[in-house]
Amino acid sequence: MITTTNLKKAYRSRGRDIVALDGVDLHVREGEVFGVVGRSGAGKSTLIRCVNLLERPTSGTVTVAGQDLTALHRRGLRAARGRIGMVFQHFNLLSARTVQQNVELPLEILGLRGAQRSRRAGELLELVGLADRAGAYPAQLSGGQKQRVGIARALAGKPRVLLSDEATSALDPQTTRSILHLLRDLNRQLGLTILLITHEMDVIKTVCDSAALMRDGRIVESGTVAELLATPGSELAGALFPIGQVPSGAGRTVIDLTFHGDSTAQPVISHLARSYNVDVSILGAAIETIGGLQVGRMRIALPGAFEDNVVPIGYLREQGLRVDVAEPERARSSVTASAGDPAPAGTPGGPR
Ligand SMILES: Nc1ncnc2c1ncn2[C@@H]1O[C@H](COP(=O)(O)OP(=O)(O)OP(=O)(O)O)[C@@H](O)[C@H]1O
Repeated sequence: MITTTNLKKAYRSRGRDIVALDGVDLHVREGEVFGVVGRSGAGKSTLIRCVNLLERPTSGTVTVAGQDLTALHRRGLRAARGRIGMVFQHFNLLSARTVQQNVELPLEILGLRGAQRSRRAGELLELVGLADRAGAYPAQLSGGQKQRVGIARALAGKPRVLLSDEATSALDPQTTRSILHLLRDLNRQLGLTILLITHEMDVIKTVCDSAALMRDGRIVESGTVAELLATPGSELAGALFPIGQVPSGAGRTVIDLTFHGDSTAQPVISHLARSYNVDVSILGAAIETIGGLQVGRMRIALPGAFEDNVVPIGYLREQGLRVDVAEPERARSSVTASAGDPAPAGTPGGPR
C-alpha cells in the first residue's frame, strides 16, 4: 500500500547538507498498522512527511495505493493527498473554530455543501466518540479529545491511508491507550492502512502489526512483530520484549525462548517441568497477547550443564519455539542453538 524506494532527503543548512533520509526502502502492506521507531533525529518525521510529499524527497520514489506520488504535479498531488489522512502530535486544530467546524474544514476544501458537509462531519465525530462535543471549542477539550477531533478531520476525505506523526506523544498513558485503541478500531472497521511514527516501544507493542527501526536516516530493521522476534539478535525484538541481562552462574543452563504465537507459554513450561521432572526457573519474561496469540520472550534456567538438558531443549524446539542457549559471558546477545547453527564459542560440543 505504501512503498518507498531508495528515498533520500537532504536539507541545506548553514552551507552544509544534512542527510535526513539516506536511502529508505519501506513497504507497508494494505490494512496493516506499521510503526517506525527511532531516536530523535533518526529521520522519522522526515520520512512520514515525504510519504505524503509535505516534503519533496531529494531522490527516490513514494508509491501510495499504486500511485507514484513523486511523479505527480500540483493538481494530481492535491487529489492524491486527499486520500491520505494525517494526524499530528499537537493536533493542529483551529482554535477559533468549533469541533464540528474543524472537521468540516477539509470537507469545505473538498467542495461538500452545507447539509452534506454537516452530516458527514457528524458521522465522523460519531466514529471517534465525540458526537456530543460538536459545539465545543478546542480549548474546552482534553488532549485525548483534541486528538479524536484531529483523527476525525484526517478521515474526512475517506482516506485509505492514515499517517500518524507521534499522535500520542503529548498524551498521558491512559489517554494514549484509548487513542491507540481507536486507531486499531479504525484500522479494522475501515480497512485503513496506518503508518505511524513514535519513539515509544509500547505504541508498537499495543497496535502495530509490523515495525521498522530507523537510525541515521536508514531503516536498520523491519518486519512483522513475529518476524522480528524470529530474527537472531533483533534490536527491535529485544527492545519490545526486554528480558534483561543473562545472569551468570554455573551449574545451570540459561535458555531464551521466543513465542511467535504458535504455542502458549504456560502449558509449554508446565508440561516441560512435569514430563522431564525438571525444576524450571523463570528468570524473566516479556510476553504479550497480540491478536489473541501469545508472543514474546521468556528466559528460563534448567539445572545442570547443557549436556544434561539436551532432551528438554529438544522438546522445547519440537513445540515450534525458537530456543537460544544463553552464554552469561556474552550477555548482550544470546547464542542461537537452532539446528544447523555453528556451536557457540565456549560451549563444549555446542548445543544441538
Ligand atoms: N527543515 C529542516 N532543515 C534542516 N534540517 C532538518 C530539517 N528537518 C529535519 N532536519 C534534520 O534532519 C534530521 C532528521 O530529522 P527528523 O525530524 O526527521 O528526525 P526524527 O527522527 O523525526 O526526530 P524527532 O523524534 O526529534 O522529531 C535531523 O538531523 C534534523 O536536524
